Amino acid sequence: MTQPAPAHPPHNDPSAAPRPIVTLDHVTKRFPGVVANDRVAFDLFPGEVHVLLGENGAGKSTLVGMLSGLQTPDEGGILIDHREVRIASPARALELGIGTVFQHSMLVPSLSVADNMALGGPWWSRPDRAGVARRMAQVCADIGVTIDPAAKVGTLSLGEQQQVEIVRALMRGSRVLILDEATAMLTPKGAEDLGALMGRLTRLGIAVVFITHKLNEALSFGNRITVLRLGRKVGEIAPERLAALGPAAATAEIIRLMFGTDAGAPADAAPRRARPGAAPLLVIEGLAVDDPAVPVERVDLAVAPGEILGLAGIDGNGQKQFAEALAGQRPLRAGRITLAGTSLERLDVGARRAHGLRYVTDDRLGEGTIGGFAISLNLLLKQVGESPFWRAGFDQPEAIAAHARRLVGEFDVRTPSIETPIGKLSGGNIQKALLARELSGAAKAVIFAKPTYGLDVNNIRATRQRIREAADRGLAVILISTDLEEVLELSDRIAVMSRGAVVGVVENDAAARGRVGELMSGVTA
Ligand SMILES: Nc1ncnc2c1ncn2[C@@H]1O[C@H](COP(=O)(O)OP(=O)(O)OP(=O)(O)O)[C@@H](O)[C@H]1O
Repeated sequence: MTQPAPAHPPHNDPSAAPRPIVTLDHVTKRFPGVVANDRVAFDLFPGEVHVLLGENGAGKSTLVGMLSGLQTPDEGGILIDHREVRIASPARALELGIGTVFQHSMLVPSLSVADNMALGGPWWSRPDRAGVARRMAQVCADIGVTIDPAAKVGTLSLGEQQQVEIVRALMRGSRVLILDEATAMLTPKGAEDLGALMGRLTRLGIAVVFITHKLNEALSFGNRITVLRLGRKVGEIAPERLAALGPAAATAEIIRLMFGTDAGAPADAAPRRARPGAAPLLVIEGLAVDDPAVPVERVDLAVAPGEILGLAGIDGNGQKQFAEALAGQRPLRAGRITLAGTSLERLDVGARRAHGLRYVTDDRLGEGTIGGFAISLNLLLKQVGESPFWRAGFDQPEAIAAHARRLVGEFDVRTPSIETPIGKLSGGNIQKALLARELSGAAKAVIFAKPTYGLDVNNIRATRQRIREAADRGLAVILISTDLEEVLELSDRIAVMSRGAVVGVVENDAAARGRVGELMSGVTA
C-alpha cells in the first residue's frame, strides 16, 4: 500500500516542491475610483498560516473576499488544487472547502451550539442530531477544543464562538480557513488561544489565511507573510526566511513593506509649521470616554493655532469615540477641553460650536446631514432657531437662502438648486456642503474625521486643500485619518491612537513614516 503524500513535503527535498492548495493568479478587482487588488499573486499551502498584512484599505478583505465567494475577480484566475474554479457565492466556496470566520460571530446567539451546527447544513431538512453530535465531538477532539453542544451560543465568549465557527467549517469539509481580523475583538488571552488553535489546525494539514493588524500576532502565529499596499502585493516572506530573520529583523522588513518607509515624504507634501512659540489654542487634558467597544483612556493633546495635528491609527481604535466626545456628542468620563482659554467640557454641542469648535463627521449621510432636507437647511442644521435665520421662532427664508447661496458658491457645491434635498447630491458635493457648514463663521478649531474617505480623486484634492486653508487661517486642526499618506501629506505633528489611547506623538519629519508605522503596528521602541 502506498503512503499518502505528506500535506507539505519537506523543503529539503528538491524534487518535492510544495504544491499550493489555492492560487490567486494575478487577480485584479476594481471598484469605482479604486483598484482594490492590482494583479495580486497569492499562493496558499496546506499546513501553513499565511498572514495578510496591510494598512486600512490595502486590499486584504477584497483579496480574501474572492476566496470566500463575496467578490469575483475582474481579471486573473483562481485555482484550487491546480484547477481553475469560479467562486460565485459563499455557498460555492464552502463546497470547494473554503470556510470563513469573521471578527463578528455569524452564529445565532439564541440557539444552542448543536442547533447552530445543524443550521443551514445538509442536516437541516433531515436533522440527524446524533450524527451531528458525533461529528462535532470528533472534530473537537481532532483539533483539541472543548465545546458543550448544549450551551447557548449567546452565553459563550467571542473566542469560544469563533471556535464553534471553526468547528462548523471543518465539519463541512473545509480544508482552507480564512480568519478575517478574527482576533480584533478578542482579549489577549482569546487571541493567544486562537493562535494556538491555528497551530493545531496546520498540523492537520489545514491551510489558514489570517488577516490581522497586529504584527506580534503575525509573527507568533504566522508561517508565511504577504504584505499588501495600495492594492498591490509589495512583498512575501516565506517560512524559511521568516524563521531566519528572527522577530526584530522581520518586524523592520514588514514595516518597511507596509508603510513604504523607503518612499520618503509624499510627493506633494509641503510640511507646514505652526507659528513657532505660539501658545496652544485647543488643549485636551486627561480626556476619557466610556465605551463598551473601545474606551478612550486619558488623552492629552495640545494644538497650536495654524497647526494640523494628524491622528493616525488603524480604524476602530477609539478615534471616533474621541472625536465625538470632543465635539460634545458623547459624555466624557473625565477630562478637560479648553479652546482659546474657555472650558468646553460641560457645554453641549451647540455651545461648543458657538465658541468656535467644529466637527466634520465621517458619517456624512447618517449623522452629518438630513438627506430629505434642502441643502439650505442642512447648511444651518446646527444653528436652527438662531438669528438672523430665525426670528421669534419663525424662519427667515431670505436670510437662509442668501446664506446658502453664498456657501454653495464659496465651497463650489455642485447642485441644481439650494432647495435640492442634500441626499440627492454626490458624496463629494455632500462633503463640500459639510465643509461649508463647519468651516464658515467664527471657527477656531476643527476636527476632521476621515475627511476624504470614499471620495474620488478630485474631491480628495479639494478637501485636502480646504484643510490646509483652515490651518492657514489660524485654526487649530485635528485630522483623524486611517490613510497614512494623507496624514503625512498634511500634518505638522502626528499622534497615533491605539486601543483608545494616544501611544505617541511625533514631529512630521523624515523619520515620521517609520515611527508612525511602528506605533500603529503596536511595536514598542
Ligand atoms: N464594495 C466596495 N465598493 C467600493 N469600494 C470598495 C468596496 N470594497 C472595498 N472597496 C475599496 O477597495 C479598497 C480596498 O479595500 P479592502 O476592504 O479590501 O481593504 P482592507 O485592506 O481589507 O482594509 P481594512 O484593513 O480597513 O479592512 C479600499 O479603497 C476600499 O474603499
